[in-house]
Amino acid sequence: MPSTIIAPSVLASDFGQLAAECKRMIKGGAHWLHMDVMDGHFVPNITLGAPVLACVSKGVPGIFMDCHMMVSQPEKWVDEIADAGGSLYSFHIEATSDPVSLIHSIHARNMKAGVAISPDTPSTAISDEVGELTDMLIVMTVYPGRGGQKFIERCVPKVSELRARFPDKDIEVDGGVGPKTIDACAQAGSNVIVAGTAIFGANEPEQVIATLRSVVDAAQASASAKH
Ligand SMILES: O=C(CO)[C@@H](O)[C@H](O)COP(=O)(O)O
Repeated sequence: MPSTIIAPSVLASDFGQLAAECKRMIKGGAHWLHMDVMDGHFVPNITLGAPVLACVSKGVPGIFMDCHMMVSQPEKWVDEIADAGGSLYSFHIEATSDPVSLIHSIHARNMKAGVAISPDTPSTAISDEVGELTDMLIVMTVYPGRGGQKFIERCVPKVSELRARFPDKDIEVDGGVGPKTIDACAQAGSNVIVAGTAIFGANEPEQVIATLRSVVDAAQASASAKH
């Protein structure tokens, strides 16, 4: 007879470690957590989904989860992510034919809405109407799909273009951002900084967070002094 095998379902566990990591980042000065949701279709990887987000939200009450939906059908997951405690739901402009309705449905679930563009998508793919309706614009500075890639410098002008069109919106940069690349992002006008490898791979994540924050604060102060 085959031997007994007990297989605890990790998906049903409380993901204590992940919640502990998130807590550490918040304690270390991070403002919110960027959760990369990948579906193995819009991008080649599969990462986490609503059940994991629900565990984080339960483990870190009050956490602001910035959910970056790298998925082919962003319309499909709005309710699940909202129920899991998502605070901001960002979709890719390349993945939807009706961004305006999608933004309304995200707002109807009391989440903020973000719209992302991949490296080969021009900033003009975000229309004035979409940009005004959303709460955040995301310029991907790597091809979506995995962490640890090299920052793509040629994406930076898109940050400046969007900042000129939408002076009051949050503009996030995502991919390959760290102490060596933050200056270009901050000067171009991004104020929301996603950093994976640079923070999680550091011996002292708190110091990296502080460095990124001070560079962006200084660029923001200098931009407001000019206006
Ligand atoms: O969404 C993505 C990549 O698809 C990013 O959020 C990266 O995962 C950020 O990681 P680093 O590039 O900072 O390592």
